[in-house]
Amino acid sequence: MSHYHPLTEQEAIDYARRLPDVFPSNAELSSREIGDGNLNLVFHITDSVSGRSLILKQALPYAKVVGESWPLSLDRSRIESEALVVQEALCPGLVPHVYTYDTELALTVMEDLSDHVIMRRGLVEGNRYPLFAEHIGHFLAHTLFYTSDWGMNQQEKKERLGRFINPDLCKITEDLIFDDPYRDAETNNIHEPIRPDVEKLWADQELLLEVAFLREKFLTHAQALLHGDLHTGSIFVTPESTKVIDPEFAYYGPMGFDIGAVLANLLLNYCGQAGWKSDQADLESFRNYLLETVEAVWTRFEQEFRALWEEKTVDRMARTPGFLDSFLARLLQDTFGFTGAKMVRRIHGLAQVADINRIEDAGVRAVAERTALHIGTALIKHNRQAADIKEMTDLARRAVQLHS
Ligand SMILES: Nc1ncnc2c1ncn2[C@@H]1O[C@H](COP(=O)(O)OP(=O)(O)O)[C@@H](O)[C@H]1O
Ligand SMILES: CSC[C@H]1O[C@H](OP(=O)(O)O)[C@H](O)[C@@H]1O
Repeated sequence: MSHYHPLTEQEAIDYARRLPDVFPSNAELSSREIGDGNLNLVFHITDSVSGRSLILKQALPYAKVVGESWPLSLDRSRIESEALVVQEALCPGLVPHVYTYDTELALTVMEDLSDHVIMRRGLVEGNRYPLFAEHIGHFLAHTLFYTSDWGMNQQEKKERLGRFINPDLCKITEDLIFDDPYRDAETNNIHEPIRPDVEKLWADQELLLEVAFLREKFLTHAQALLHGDLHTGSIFVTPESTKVIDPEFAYYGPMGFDIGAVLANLLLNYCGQAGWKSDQADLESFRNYLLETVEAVWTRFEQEFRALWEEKTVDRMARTPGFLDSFLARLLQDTFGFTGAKMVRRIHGLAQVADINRIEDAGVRAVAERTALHIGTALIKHNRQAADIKEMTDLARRAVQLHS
């Protein structure tokens, strides 16, 4: 019989106290549930005597943001903990360390990263993270290369793919990113001033066709083990450090989906900055910083991925001259498309982003939303022609000028 039940704060303390070799016997533990995401409980456990702390993250059997009417498999919690272990092996220091995983309670015990801030919040506050592009480019290159058919034993890859079959969470993405925003779905949450813009998008056949192609890639291209939800709310930062959390959407999918998630969330913040910065020069400078970061993430990723491929690929035929260049050219195109799709879903779909929807002035918010829809839809339509990351940043710059 399963012992699963959602823990109370007191039960979280009792659980933490029983963990071997973590807290001293005289520990004075306190617990606070700090989960601000859409799906899970997160308990922050601290000991006032030793100063030690840790995180207990527990899955709920339903989507917290909606309620019990949206059941979700607890197995996603195992997938998250196993993905963190794979990612830590490939990118030491870039993810929280997992101490242990409890299958019965769907609970991961992990390193406390409270000395970092969630990147979305840091960017909304106007902070800069000079090492972020280098760190996340490295994370993307290493996790995507070494879990793919080019970077690992191809039979083991098939076995590993089986460990990361994640139907419930893939379905969330398939619906919330690649379907609902393109029709009058119940899950949508439309800010009334932009309703005409959204309705125009529903009727745009050229756009719908490209979204259908992107959806096909998400459904069928098992290229690498993705994080699966790599937005700026899943990244902890300081100026010196980057830590990727929350890979519960991990599955084998198209590489461009993870890269696009990072770029989309930088661009969403870019669209929202007029709502956060009042000084024009400061606004300009921060926007430039964000676009430079977009370019730097791709450039760093490409450099490292290329080097890994040239030195380490396990696939003899993939060393054929021209193959890597063609692969990266197609990957950049996928990245454009997924960046666009990840932007559009955050404007009028379920689960929006604070960078934009917390802007108090409805007019300023609507401008930010229109700008994001403009960039997102243009990236989707352009994806199969894209040839240079600068096309993405040029397009973003022009959209802001047009809507200001
Ligand atoms: N390892 C950690 N250290 C410190 N805080 C964490 C850690 N993991 C999660 N949190 C906090 O809990 C919040 C929700 O965590 P997250 O993994 O994003 O949950 P969800 O899967 O529900 O989105 C984060 O925004 C962060 O504030
Ligand atoms: C019904 S889940 C909606 C949304 O929430 C997830 O984000 P997070 O767990 O980081 O809060 C994911 O982006 C899903 O698309």
